[in-house]
Amino acid sequence: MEWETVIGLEIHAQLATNSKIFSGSSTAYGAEPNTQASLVDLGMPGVLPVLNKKAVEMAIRFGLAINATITPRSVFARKNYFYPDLPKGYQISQFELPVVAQGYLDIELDDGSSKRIGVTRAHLEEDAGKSLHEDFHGKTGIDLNRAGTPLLEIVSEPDLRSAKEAVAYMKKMHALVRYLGVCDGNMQEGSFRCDANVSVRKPGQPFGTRAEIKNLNSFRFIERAIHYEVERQIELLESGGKVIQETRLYDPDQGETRSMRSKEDANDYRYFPDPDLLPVEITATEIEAIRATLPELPTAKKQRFMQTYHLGSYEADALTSSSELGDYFERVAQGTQDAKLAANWLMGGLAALLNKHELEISAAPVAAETLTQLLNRIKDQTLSSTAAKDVLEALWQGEGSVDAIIEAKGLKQISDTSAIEAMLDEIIANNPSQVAEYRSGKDKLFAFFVGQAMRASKGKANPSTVNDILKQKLEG
Ligand SMILES: Nc1ncnc2c1ncn2[C@@H]1O[C@H](COP(=O)(O)OP(=O)(O)OP(=O)(O)O)[C@@H](O)[C@H]1O
Ligand SMILES: [Mg+2]
Ligand SMILES: [Mg+2]
Repeated sequence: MEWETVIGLEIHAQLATNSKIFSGSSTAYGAEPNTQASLVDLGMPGVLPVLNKKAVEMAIRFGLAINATITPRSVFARKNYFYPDLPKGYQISQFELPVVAQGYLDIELDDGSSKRIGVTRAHLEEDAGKSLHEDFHGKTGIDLNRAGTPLLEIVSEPDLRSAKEAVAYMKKMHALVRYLGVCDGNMQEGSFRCDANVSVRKPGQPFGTRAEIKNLNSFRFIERAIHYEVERQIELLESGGKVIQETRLYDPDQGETRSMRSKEDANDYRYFPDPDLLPVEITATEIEAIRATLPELPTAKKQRFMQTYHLGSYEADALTSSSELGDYFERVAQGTQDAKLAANWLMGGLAALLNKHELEISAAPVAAETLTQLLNRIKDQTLSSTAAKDVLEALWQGEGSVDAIIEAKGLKQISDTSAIEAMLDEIIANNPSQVAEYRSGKDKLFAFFVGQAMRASKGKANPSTVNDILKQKLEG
């Protein structure tokens, strides 16, 4: 019997607050080491944490978006462990009573069906500092700028059954937190990362022992790390070994996971309620006030796109992957009155340029209004699709307006029937044998004449006009 993969993800989303979760220090990324660490972040004795209300609101906002229960009275707990980047000797987190409890997220599978992934909990906690091993005078340094940065840890049920599903879930969460504005989603800077818990079992058997792969901060790494880990566990089990519960690190250069330390159980952390912080009381009125500010969420937007613009599920999914992309699409679809054309260009030519330059839609040098003008030049037959691609490239390079570029490059399509007619008469006169062959039944030669016309016009003849007139002339 085949092995089945079981995965649960713990996602750490850095909340987009300006200041830390228990102190007033800035959370801005990239400052000089230890310039953004207050006495509270340093864990000095005698100072007290003060909870950042914004962080709680963001957690609730997230909870509502995954249809979760918001805990009316949640509690901060101390999670005790020693590590050089954790000056207090404990991390303030939530344990028994997290602010967000039991929700779910639906993901799309390749076969077009959807699957519901349970979210066990999402709790607030503070991030630790960073150990700097490189470029530090041959020593290890500690940077506590990150200490106290607010995190939302989103813990999934072990409902994921493949690396692919794990990535689909991670991507959907990534889109969601950005829609909600609760996390900037910057994975390179570690604002959105996950620990993947992986085990294997024979179908029908109880869950196997999990290994936890720490701090995966790219979708590609998640997929590769899980693949590697699944293979490792299967090999181990098939050769009579046992998987041990441990924390592993993924090494992207070697493409493998390596044991870091054996994994503590919850009771090793000696969790207890933090006596310095009051329980967080959340009223129904507060919850409803936050609910009222929720934007249209990706799933609802996707449904609307499918209905309003008659898009397929795949297109609608791609175009709602960020709210900026969705807005851009809607502006072009409305400006051109042609959603299909807009979708094709956003997912085709424009997506290719964005990929090539590794840019998000919000940083695209071609605005929605400009792409609209370009597509309208296809619709009014000024441009062929091929010529329009050249214009898009030129727009991207900042070479001027749509019409200026068409003019400068001489890309204007010839739709004038008398000009096309004259050109076709000449082609027919110059190719008598092909004409005879065509008329005696060699239909394929039609393409030859179209080709001649396109060549003669340097690609500028309107293909559909050419087709129409050519048909009349050859057959009439
Ligand atoms: N047998 C299993 N195989 C795969 N995943 C599992 C298995 N059992 C539990 N999980 C997943 O492991 C994760 C456990 O996360 P949780 O935060 O509850 O505990 P933890 O990893 O022990 O704590 P910590 O936050 O200290 O890392 C969940 O996502 C859960 O779905
Ligand atoms: Mg864990
Ligand atoms: Mg956890």
